[in-house]
This record gives sequence, structure tokens and C-alpha cells, in this order.
Amino acid sequence: MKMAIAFKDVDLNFNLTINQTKLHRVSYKRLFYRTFDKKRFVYSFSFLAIFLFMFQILIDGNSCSNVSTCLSGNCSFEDTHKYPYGIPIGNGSRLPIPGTNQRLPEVLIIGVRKGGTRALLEMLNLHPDIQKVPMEVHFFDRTDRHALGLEWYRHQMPFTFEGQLTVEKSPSYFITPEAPKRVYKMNSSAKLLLIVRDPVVRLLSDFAQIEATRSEWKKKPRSFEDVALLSNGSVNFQYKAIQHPSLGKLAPYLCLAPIYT
Ligand SMILES: Nc1ncnc2c1ncn2[C@@H]1O[C@H](COP(=O)(O)OS(=O)(=O)O)[C@@H](OP(=O)(O)O)[C@H]1O
Repeated sequence: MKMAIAFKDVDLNFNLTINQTKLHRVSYKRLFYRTFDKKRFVYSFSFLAIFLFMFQILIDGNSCSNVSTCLSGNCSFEDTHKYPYGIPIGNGSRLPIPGTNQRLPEVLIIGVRKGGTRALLEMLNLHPDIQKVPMEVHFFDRTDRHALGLEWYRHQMPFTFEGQLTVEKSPSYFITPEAPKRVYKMNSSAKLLLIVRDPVVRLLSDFAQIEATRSEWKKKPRSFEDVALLSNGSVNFQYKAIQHPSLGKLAPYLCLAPIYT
């Protein structure tokens, strides 16, 4: 059989008198060896390598200039948002932006659970003078964490310049009886932010989230009545989203004026 194959700009002519199966095997093999141009391969490979190298330099060059600008002490307040825990310098190490420090928070978003506390924190963080703590630290509500001490708490804080406010949010602070005394001991003039929402709507929001998480963990689904009501039909005040603090007990530590709702 005589075949003429046009493969891009290469014309191949070869005779084969073998059966169809062998034809395919042999023709592909020949096609490969005949079209394989070593020189062209080397040129293409080198071109690709150079291109990737230049691209890498471009990317690195950009981040390097930012990082070196920061490390040489020319960082702005906004840069602390970019590198809240220092500038990554490889090997998992980080260098704090010169002039910054980890400071205890002056502002706490204390609740309420499912009140839009995350949205409030993110919106405040848009301001360059404010630095959010990305995660909930639960320092004032969890006794095991509180026992680690203020230095441990400070080390969970992002780096800030003097004049920037650090804001932490853990909605359980509002319903934990020990929290006000602990906050007061840390800083008696800390600003406490409380964002409120229709209690029934946020109860439903909380229930939906908890049940979704339980379902991910393959836990048995519960009805709303199971969690919100006791067996005698009265409200279950132990349920987290329903709990509220006893303001009488908090009074010695809270001057209501610094609570912003
Ligand atoms: N701007 C604004 N206005 C009204 N509602 C808002 C807003 N931003 C967030 N949300 C709703 O707040 C719910 C999440 O609240 P939190 O961030 O406090 O949740 S958490 O307690 O930290 O888990 C969550 O409620 P649900 O969607 O009903 O679950 C958010 O949708």
C-alpha cells in the first residue's frame, strides 16, 4: 500500500505490505521518528525554559520588591493587613514588618452569636487603622485558654503599628459569666462591641448552621424543638443561641457606656 501523509509541513511517503494492525503500529512509529526533529525539539524546549524563567523573575521580582520595601521599613498601615503575622521569608519563617508589634486588643466584638459579628469585623478591617484578629481566639470564655496567660493571648495577635487598633471577636464572650471580669482585668477601658439581631431569626440561623455541621459529621439530625425546648415545652435557656448574660452579675465590671450596640 502506498500512503502519503501530510503532517504539518512534512510529507511522508512509505510503502507497507503488512496487515492493517501492524500498519498502524509501524506507521505511528515511523511517523514519530521521521517527524522528530532533534534541533527543533531543543530550540522549542530552550525557548519554553527561558520563557518560564523570565515569568518567574517577573513574579518574584514583584513580590520581592514589595517584601524588600516592607523589610526596609517603608510599609504602610495597609501592608499590615497583607502580612498580619509577618512577611513570609521561606522555610515557613516570617519576619515582622519593622516597627510593628503584637499588641493586646483594645476592641472586642463580644457577640451576639449569629448577629453578623464576622461581617462587622470585616467591615471594620477595611479601615487602615484597624487590624482584625482573623480567627476567634476564645481567650476569655475558655478557662483552659485563659490559663495560658496574657502573653500567650498577645502572641495570637496580628502585628500592628502604634496607633492601629487590634480587634478580636469571639461571640461567646457575651454569654460567658467569667468573661467580663477577665476582660476588665486585662484592660478596664477596652471597647466592647455588641451587634444585635432579632433573637428568633438568629436562633434559626444558629440552628441551621449547627445542624449542617452535624450532618457533615454524619451525626443524627435533630428537630428545632429538640434543641430549643425542654421536654415540658418550656424554653431551653441552656441552648447557646438562647443564652443571655445576667447583667446584674456583670455590672461590677461593665460600665454600660463603653458597650456600643
Ligand atoms: N449585614 C448583615 N445584615 C444582616 N445579617 C448579616 C449581615 N452580615 C452577615 N449577616 C448574617 O449574620 C449571620 C452570621 O453571623 P456571625 O458572623 O455573627 O456568625 S458567628 O456567630 O460568628 O458564627 C448570618 O446569618 P444567616 O445567613 O441567617 O445564617 C449572616 O447572613
